[in-house]
Amino acid sequence: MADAKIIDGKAFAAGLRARVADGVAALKASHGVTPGLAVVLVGEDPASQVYVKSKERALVELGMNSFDHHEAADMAEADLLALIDRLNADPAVHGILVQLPLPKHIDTQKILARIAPEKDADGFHVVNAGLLATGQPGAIVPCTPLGSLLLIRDTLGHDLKGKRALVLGRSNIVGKPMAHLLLQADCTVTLAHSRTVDLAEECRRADILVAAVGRPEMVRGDWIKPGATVIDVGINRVPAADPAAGPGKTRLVGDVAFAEAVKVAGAITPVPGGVGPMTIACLMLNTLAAACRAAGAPIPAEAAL
Ligand SMILES: Nc1nc(=O)c2c([nH]1)NC[C@@H]1CN(c3ccc(C(=O)N[C@@H](CCC(=O)O)C(=O)O)cc3)C=[N+]21
Repeated sequence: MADAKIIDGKAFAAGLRARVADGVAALKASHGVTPGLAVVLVGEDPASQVYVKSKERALVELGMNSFDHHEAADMAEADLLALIDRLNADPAVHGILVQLPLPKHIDTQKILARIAPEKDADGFHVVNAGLLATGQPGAIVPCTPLGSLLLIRDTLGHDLKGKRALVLGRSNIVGKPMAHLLLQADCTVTLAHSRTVDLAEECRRADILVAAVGRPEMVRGDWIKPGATVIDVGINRVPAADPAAGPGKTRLVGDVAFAEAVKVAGAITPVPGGVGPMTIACLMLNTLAAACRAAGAPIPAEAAL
């Protein structure tokens, strides 16, 4: 069988960002509103700093306002809550993102609960999770599952009715919302995890396999149903395989053993260049949608599921 089609998340994300930029310009022209996202980073984690920078760059490129709040690692929880209250009350701020993970002395659920649900650009607030889980309109959908669904639809078309979907990983930020989105799309959904009995056998039944466990190359080629669509959400930094790269060098791999899986799957996302760029593009989309909602303008179709 021919190798799988490589799903180019980077290219799809570039197209989506261009559509968001058009939406931003249209909202400015029609309502005089510039969408704004506040990005809150607590501490100095190097990976978080890289992610936050790429979000801020994307905002500016798309004509949106970026409100950057970089706080000390030992910031008091009460001060972070007070900052969120100020951002909730600021009409120029349409979306608020608190970069995770937070330092250990801060209660993440308490912080997420403080964000006004209509400004929750990440879709992590329990109100948005609940709207999605109950299939109600108006939910802000978490960026990574939303981006994954857009790639699945681009590959298989809009009608996913009756397909067997397996989501590997049950986190609140990826696995659970992904399962709800696929259920909403009339798939038969299995939500598998570290305690699932015979994971390989469960995976082999899946027409759509979404891997989001954070274990490098855990899903092997022989776990995949021939022709399946494989969405690899994992971003794992591992030591470089090539000794010529030198000591301390790393590379990114997904949760799927790509070289094996590409021989079996029908379509597969690479890492990097797959789901990662979609996450940031969907954050831009969610911010635009929040600004549209606040202004009483129509919501972009891709964000209104
Ligand atoms: N409140 C919050 N919201 C988030 O959305 C959030 C977060 N916290 N904490 C950290 C994770 C991680 N995350 C990524 C986004 C883009 C790429 C991305 O674009 N990755 C590139 C490669 C990047 C590289 O080369 O290192 C790719 O896959 O092609 C990766 C990871 C968002 N996160």
